[in-house]
Amino acid sequence: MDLRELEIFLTLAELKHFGRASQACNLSPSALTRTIQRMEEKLEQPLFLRDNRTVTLSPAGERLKAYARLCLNEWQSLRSSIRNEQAVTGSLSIYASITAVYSLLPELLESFRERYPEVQLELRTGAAEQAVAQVQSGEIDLAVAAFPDGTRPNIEFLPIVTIPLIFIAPRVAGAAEVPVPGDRLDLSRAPLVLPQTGLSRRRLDQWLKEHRITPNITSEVSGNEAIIAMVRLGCGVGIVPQLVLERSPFRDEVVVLQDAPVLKPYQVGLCTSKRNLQRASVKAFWQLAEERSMSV
Ligand SMILES: CC(=O)[C@](C)(O)C(=O)O
Repeated sequence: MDLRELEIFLTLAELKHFGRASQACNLSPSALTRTIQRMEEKLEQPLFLRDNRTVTLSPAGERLKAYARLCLNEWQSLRSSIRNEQAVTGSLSIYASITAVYSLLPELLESFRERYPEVQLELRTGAAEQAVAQVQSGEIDLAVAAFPDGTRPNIEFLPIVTIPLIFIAPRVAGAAEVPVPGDRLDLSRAPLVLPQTGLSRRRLDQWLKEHRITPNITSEVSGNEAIIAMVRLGCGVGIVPQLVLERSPFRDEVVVLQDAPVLKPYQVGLCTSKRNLQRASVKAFWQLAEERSMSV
């Protein structure tokens, strides 16, 4: 049965009047009758019970009516969503760490590209701790970021994954005081490789303050991937989100210190501004991410 037949049938089922239905469908009364007869032949059942004055639906007709409604609604929503997708154009700039580009974004970017081929994607990589600031300054449309503690007015977050923060040391002995695997981490002595700013830095600073510890910071870097590169060299102990270690080419050259302070994990997801969310390309990406997170 084609959609046009279903449409004609539904019109008659609703108007219950051959004359009015044929008018509504822009058909001659005989063409309407023929269409219904064709459908009845296919189902081998009468769809309508007719007497001289009235038309009523047969039991088979009632069932076909429900089916026709469902089909036509589905068709309409498919058609409008395909039309809307084609209408999304313009550009979309996304900021993410190298790790996020390798691990969190690939499938999302793939489906976005497939569904919205007209949108020009700009992908910029950089230090994860700069992500929220990039969005806040209007530099970038959307970013993969760790959710900051406290509220940020005008900023929207969509969580994707929770990632523990872990302390790492070089696998082979490094500078003096650098703990070796199995050591307890003493943050008042160990040389530290830390990000200059950002959430893990703030959380560690807070922890140190609460414990009245003055840390021995030997180097400050930008980007969690760089911390691993420095720790591997033997420069000190670093703190990184676990995912960054898992994806690092140096993961076998550093060790996770088990006997170490426990910091609140990262919640990582998408970040944009309320204003950006009104743009079609940003909204489309956001909705796609929402759909995916619901189906996980
Ligand atoms: C915040 C974020 O994107 C990561 C994956 O945790 C990171 O790169 O640090």
